[in-house]
Amino acid sequence: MSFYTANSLTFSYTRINKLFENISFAIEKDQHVGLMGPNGCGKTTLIKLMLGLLKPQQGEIYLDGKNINNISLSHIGKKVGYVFQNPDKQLFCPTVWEQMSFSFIYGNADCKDDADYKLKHYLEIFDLARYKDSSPLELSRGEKQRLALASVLSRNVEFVILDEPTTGLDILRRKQLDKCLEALKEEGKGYIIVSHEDEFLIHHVDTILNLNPKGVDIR
Ligand SMILES: Nc1ncnc2c1ncn2[C@@H]1O[C@H](COP(=O)(O)OP(=O)(O)OP(=O)(O)O)[C@@H](O)[C@H]1O
Repeated sequence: MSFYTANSLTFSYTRINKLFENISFAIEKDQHVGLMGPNGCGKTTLIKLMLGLLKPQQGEIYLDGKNINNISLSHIGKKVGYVFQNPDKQLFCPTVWEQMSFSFIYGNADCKDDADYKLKHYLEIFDLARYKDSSPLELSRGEKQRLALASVLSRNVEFVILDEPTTGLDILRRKQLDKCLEALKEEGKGYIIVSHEDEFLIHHVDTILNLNPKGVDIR
């Protein structure tokens, strides 16, 4: 079975309109997927279903062979790292360093020895080392985005989901993100990137999952 398998998913927020109906797809652990589609078609919603944060009205999602309904959120979070479209939703610690440490130790309970080195390394990559003792709330939009990326990428997850990761990044920081995605590829890790940016996706993905009102195309 694939790393992610979705069978005949149907989801709606209201009784009247179905956001998507009967969609099925499979994603391998080392696959690099771009999730595209018009505004409001349900890309973020699909990601939330894949993280177990929402439940479909019909259909099932399997993660690494297990029905996601039967796996705890913390177990899913240890396997799959994700960065939300709005990084405010995942930054809650008093300082940047504690935010990084929390994610790292939570996700890598058995390799705490690495922590200092890895956290400093990722703070430097994303040019955040000088904010180590600042509150994440004081950071700019782009800095928050970089902190959310740094904390997910420093963890030893098996698969990564990034929802609009280029938002708020300037050219230099985009290049750093490019390098991190290349590094994930070299480590044999797969990812899904939700994005409207064709150019960015062309460089980083091998499969496009195009969500639209009629269903999903995979190419
Ligand atoms: N909690 C919610 N309750 C009701 N409707 C919601 C909720 N969250 C999202 N929606 C609606 O569901 C639809 C899909 O939203 P979603 O954020 O998944 O789309 P998207 O494809 O990611 O959009 P975008 O490209 O603009 O980021 C939208 O019409 C949105 O308004």
